Amino acid sequence: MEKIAVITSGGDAPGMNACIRAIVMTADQNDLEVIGFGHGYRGIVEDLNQPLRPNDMRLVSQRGGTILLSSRFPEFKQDKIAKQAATVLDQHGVGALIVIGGDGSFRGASHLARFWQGQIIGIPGTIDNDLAGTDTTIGFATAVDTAMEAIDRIRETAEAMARVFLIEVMGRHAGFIGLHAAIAGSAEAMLVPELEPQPKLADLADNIRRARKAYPDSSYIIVVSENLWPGGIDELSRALGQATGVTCHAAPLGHIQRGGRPNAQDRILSMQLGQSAVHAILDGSRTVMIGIEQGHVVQVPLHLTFQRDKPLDQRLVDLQLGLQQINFASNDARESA
Ligand SMILES: Nc1ncnc2c1ncn2[C@@H]1O[C@H](COP(=O)(O)OP(=O)(O)OP(=O)(O)O)[C@@H](O)[C@H]1O
Ligand SMILES: O=P(O)(O)OC[C@H]1O[C@](O)(CO)[C@@H](O)[C@@H]1O
Repeated sequence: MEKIAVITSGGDAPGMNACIRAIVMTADQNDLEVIGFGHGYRGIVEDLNQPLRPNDMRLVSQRGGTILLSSRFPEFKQDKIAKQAATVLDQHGVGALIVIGGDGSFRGASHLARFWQGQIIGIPGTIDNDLAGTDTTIGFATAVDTAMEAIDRIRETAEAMARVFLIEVMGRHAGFIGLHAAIAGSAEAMLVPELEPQPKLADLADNIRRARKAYPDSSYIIVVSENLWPGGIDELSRALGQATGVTCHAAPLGHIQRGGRPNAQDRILSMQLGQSAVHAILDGSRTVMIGIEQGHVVQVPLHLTFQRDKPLDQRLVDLQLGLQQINFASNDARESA
């Protein structure tokens, strides 16, 4: 086996470029040639290939996005399209494919494995951190940093104007960004999909009302995961405003969470996973994800990464739920003293 191919697929994530660098450098040290296909699976099918050489990698690690470009390409679910990809990979003499992406990308990799005999190695690259078998994914830490910084900024204006804000964060259907951003941003409340039971509108409204009464000159921030509230945070802000009589401002953070320079943690993780992926290929591994658990690089059968649930860390959930408790009673007592 002399040639490996790489794609980045699904939503881009800060750190993907650092990962590509590590793959290319490690492959070069082991006399393997690397080609990249642009735009994820679409690039394989349409044969949008380019050579990836060590000298091209000098300035990429610090950049967000992905130098290979990415896409959402639902057509890849069709057998005939996946077979086409297998043909292109064979035509290039590719022996192993590295897929950097999220759960959808790994479903795609498993699908491709039905039609292609080469080794397939997944590297978890998604800001959502919603892949089982790895403690974290490329891009997650940077996205949390970005969300935290945005919350800090909103906090300053919210505090200056004594306003209530609902800040919507990404995560598709997982609450990892929401939980971590809520803790880091000292949010007064958090709504993430994994909470059981989900807070009721009446309870949220009651908390806002009491907080406004106890601390009328203070800000109040609720971090809300996307896709959680029917109608989104605009609708939730409207409903809370109606229930409390307090204007609630909606601030969806959107795609700023996906862009930007990867932080140090993501760069280091990306390079560790990229290097380990090439080593795994040399060791003969196939159809596995290279993940990280408690600081150790692990290999996990690819299908388990998207078939298993990945729960939030309950200790962190408890931390946020504990810290967001406002002790109105002690404030009342102070005031009446
Ligand atoms: N069931 C499937 N069968 C074949 N290919 C799939 C399947 N699901 C997803 N893919 C392919 O993988 C691509 C990426 O998947 P998706 O758009 O869900 O992003 P992702 O990898 O989950 O990343 P992110 O978490 O950043 O959104 C899809 O656009 C499609 O090409
Ligand atoms: O950029 P798109 O295609 O709208 O996708 C947005 C989705 O991608 C992610 O940013 C990464 O999966 C999710 O958090 C979000 O739901």
